[in-house]
Amino acid sequence: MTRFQTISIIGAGAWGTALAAVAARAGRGVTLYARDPDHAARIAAARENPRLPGIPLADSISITADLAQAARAAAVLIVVPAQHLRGAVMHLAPLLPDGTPVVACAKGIEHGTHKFMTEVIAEAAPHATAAILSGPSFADDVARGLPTAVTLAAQDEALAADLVQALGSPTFRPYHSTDVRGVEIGGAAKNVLAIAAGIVAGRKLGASALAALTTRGFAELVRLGRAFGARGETLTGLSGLGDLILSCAGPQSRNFAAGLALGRGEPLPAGKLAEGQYTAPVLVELAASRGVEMPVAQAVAAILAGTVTIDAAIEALMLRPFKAEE
Ligand SMILES: NC(=O)C1=CN([C@@H]2O[C@H](COP(=O)(O)OP(=O)(O)OC[C@H]3O[C@@H](n4cnc5c(N)ncnc54)[C@H](O)[C@@H]3O)[C@@H](O)[C@H]2O)C=CC1
Ligand SMILES: O=C(CO)COP(=O)(O)O
Repeated sequence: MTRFQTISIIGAGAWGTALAAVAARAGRGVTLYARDPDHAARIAAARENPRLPGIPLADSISITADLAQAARAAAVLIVVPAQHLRGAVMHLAPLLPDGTPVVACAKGIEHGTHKFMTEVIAEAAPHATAAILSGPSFADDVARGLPTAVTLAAQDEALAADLVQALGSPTFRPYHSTDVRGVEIGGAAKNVLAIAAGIVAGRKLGASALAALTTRGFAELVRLGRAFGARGETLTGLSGLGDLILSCAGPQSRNFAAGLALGRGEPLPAGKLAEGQYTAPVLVELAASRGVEMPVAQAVAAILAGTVTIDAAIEALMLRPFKAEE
């Protein structure tokens, strides 16, 4: 029996709504918070979020635009884009009872500060307890109840295990971990690498190039993880390799779809959040600050910034000096 019988979700986008369905399936009392009262009213009336069309919301999920009501849960999941995390947590912090677990579900690194998601939570809500949930999980798959497995990490293993009990069900299988940084690095980096994979597909470079790019991208993710003390089993686990495989597999990933458009010379898909776009420059800065080589991520950042053409970036990657595989 979990301590966390009630769960609130802050952020009523695609992933927040899918996680509300997860918590409801696990038998929890669920509150889904939408910042915009009109959006909240529309979801409540239709029992469906336009971000996840065709998926009815369970009756047990209450929708609110009242943050104080959302703060009255035993545990809170924060599901807003990475660059909005600090603002969302700052509003929530004064309303939260001390020690409330606040689980980051975004994948990214904060611009300017280079902080990971749980570090932002720890700064913006010092009386809360930060955790992270990440892994291969498309909102649409999860909301439909298709089988999914993710990693849920907190510094306190008992807390991570209890949060797993609160959210797990026969269709959603979280594994607990204490390697918070390893989980955060995997989720942030894979989005940038998925853009690169999409570019390779958009340029029609072939299946061999896609496999090479994904593998060498993973080598970068591992190098960065090691520099931050991440565990090998986290980097090769669900939140690292697992999520990279999912996001590099095709256009169901918004990051892959963004890369696909870039590779084809088309405009980026409108209204679809591709976090890798925002993570790329900060990931590259962070890697440079630790002396970690991430040539694929660097190429993505340069392409997005418009400082290099796609063809020049591909040529530069292929013309790097030959080296040992590591
Ligand atoms: N969609 C997916 O399949 C998955 C997404 N994620 C991650 O979850 C995060 C959110 O992604 P999505 O839900 O897909 O994006 P989305 O664009 O569908 O929704 C984001 C929501 O956050 C809300 N929001 C923004 N700032 C807010 C604030 N200060 N307070 C309250 N709400 C705020 C927006 O109004 C919007 O409803 C991203 O970091 C993404 O990488 C992770 C796993 C799966
Ligand atoms: O993080 C995700 C799957 O685990 C969602 O990927 P996209 O944001 O690329 O769609």
